[in-house]
Amino acid sequence: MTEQFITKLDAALDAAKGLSDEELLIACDGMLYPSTFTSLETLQALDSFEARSDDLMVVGYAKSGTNWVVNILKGLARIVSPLHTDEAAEFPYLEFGDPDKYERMKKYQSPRVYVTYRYYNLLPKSVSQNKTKMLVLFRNPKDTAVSLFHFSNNVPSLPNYSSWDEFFPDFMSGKVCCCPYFDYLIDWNKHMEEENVMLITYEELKENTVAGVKKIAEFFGLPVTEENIQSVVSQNTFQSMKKESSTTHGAFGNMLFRKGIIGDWMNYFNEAQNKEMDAKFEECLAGTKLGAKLKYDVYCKN
Ligand SMILES: Nc1ncnc2c1ncn2[C@@H]1O[C@H](COP(=O)(O)OS(=O)(=O)O)[C@@H](OP(=O)(O)O)[C@H]1O
Repeated sequence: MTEQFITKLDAALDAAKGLSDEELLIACDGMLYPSTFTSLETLQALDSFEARSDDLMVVGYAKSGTNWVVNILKGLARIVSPLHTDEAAEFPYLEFGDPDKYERMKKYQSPRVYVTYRYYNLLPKSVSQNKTKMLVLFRNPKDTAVSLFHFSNNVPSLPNYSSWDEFFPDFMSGKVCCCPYFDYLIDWNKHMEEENVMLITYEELKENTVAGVKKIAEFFGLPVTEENIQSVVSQNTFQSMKKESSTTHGAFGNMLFRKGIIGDWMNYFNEAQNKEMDAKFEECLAGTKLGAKLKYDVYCKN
């Protein structure tokens, strides 16, 4: 299963060779997707995806730590359902893969684990119909931007930048995969109070992973013990995921597991960039519940 997943990853990276920046990205419903990982047919077929009430669904902006949280959830899923077949051959991102994947997913045993980068209004209708629970994961904008900058330069399926200074304006104006960071957070901020939505931040999880995973397990109603949580946490530290990454992700592993820390932005942002990002945060999220949860003053100020 994992071999099939790695084959798919390798094929998507390989297919990017020789493509122009324009060819690398597909625009669909105000979002940008890597063309070698998905297609317009897949994105259309996604509307028909049948979400279940017991799915473990993650929503997150790119580079928020979605692979980390998906792996944690897969660990928890295997504990509550030992026969869990694990959708290991599929891309965990709902948006990526071939159009037939949603048919295949109908056969996967509950609880299924997947992640989406989509705006709320672009989710398949079945999500609200079946009251699927959504774990929304965000990371502070400065570290998210730095992570995305490196990822864009390391992954052949995304446009390349000659420098951080060239990337920064594109991040601020939202010309990056998958959509403008601030528009995405403003959109999800409107849904934070819904009972099937729980927010967790990368920083919260990093500072106290055991407490974070406990909250996650409670939110999804997973009957796991303290010991179970402890073992899932220790199997999914950055160091262990990075060490295992060639087995779990092949060549892609090195591109995905970079530093896994809070505050790397301080090595990149100059004074003007800090001012610009601080002002944008103030304009878009200051005074909101989501803004407060991000603890911008703690994680994004010197
Ligand atoms: N276990 C664990 N602990 C802490 N941090 C981790 C972990 N796993 C992945 N990461 C870091 O998360 C960043 C990648 O985020 P995503 O998985 O959302 O990337 S992607 O959007 O799916 O490409 C990327 O962040 P940066 O290191 O800052 O680039 C990864 O290193």
